[in-house]
Amino acid sequence: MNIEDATKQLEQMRQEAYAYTDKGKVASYIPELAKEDPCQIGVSVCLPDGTILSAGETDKPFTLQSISKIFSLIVALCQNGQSYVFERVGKEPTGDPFNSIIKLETIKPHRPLNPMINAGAIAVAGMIRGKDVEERLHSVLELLRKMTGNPQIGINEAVYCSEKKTADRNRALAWFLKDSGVLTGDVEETLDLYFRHCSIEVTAKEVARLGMVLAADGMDIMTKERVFPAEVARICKTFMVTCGMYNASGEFAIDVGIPAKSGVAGGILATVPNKMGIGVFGPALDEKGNSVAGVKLLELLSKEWKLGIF
Ligand SMILES: NC(=O)CC[C@H](N)C(=O)O
Repeated sequence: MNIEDATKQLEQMRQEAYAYTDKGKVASYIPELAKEDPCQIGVSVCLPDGTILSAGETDKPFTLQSISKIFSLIVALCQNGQSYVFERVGKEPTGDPFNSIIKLETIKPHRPLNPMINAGAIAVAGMIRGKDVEERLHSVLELLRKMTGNPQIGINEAVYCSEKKTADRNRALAWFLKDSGVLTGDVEETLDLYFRHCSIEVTAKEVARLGMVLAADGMDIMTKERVFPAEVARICKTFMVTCGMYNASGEFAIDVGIPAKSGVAGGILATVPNKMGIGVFGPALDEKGNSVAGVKLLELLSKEWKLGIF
């Protein structure tokens, strides 16, 4: 691929997607996120040799939110193994909004259906080991620092505090999980870890690099060292296809066809196996909580560059 031409194409697609930024709204249930300017859209592509192509707002920090669920899952799988993790959280999409409680209560055993919904990610946070929240968070931060090559990756305190103050629904999910025996430790501590990993701050460029490490099955693209087992990467990419875009995952699989995970701050991490990682930032969300211009941009990119995996 010629880098200059590819960057021009990215810019054209970004402009086309920009028209969609006024079709969505920024998340407001976490008050701090409501301050974001909805008219932003940026995209970065990271290639196997580490080259990054970008268009638009790709140096603007934003919080990972639900994208962090992939990385907490990686840590939990590496620390506990598959059978421990999947005894406590399932592998099925829900078809419900990410913060829904309904299936957790109505389906027995009361185990979250997958690790990409809030209930499942809170259960996964409960599996991350360490002597205190700091040490448990450190495992997630270390993984992200290694994958991005940025030792400064940290959390956005304002977003973290804002979510912690207002997270009644997540608290309800967590206490339900405690009641049903899925969470066993200190519930408030596990919630605290969950809020903190959701508040980890990154840029679209860094998200593209995270996507490239997943595309390379867990190999660090620059050092060629293995960061996590290929089997763990395979599990994450499969969850991204079936559950990564919440209850729009089926539609996204047909229209875009790339494993992806979105977050309510407007980020999307996409990973094209063996080819590239893609990071998108566009804070205006559709009614399901996905970046409206971001999804459009990925659709254009997938068609233009023939990136769909199916
Ligand atoms: N979909 C999301 O990005 C949700 C993450 C957010 N921290 C929450 O728990 O509500």
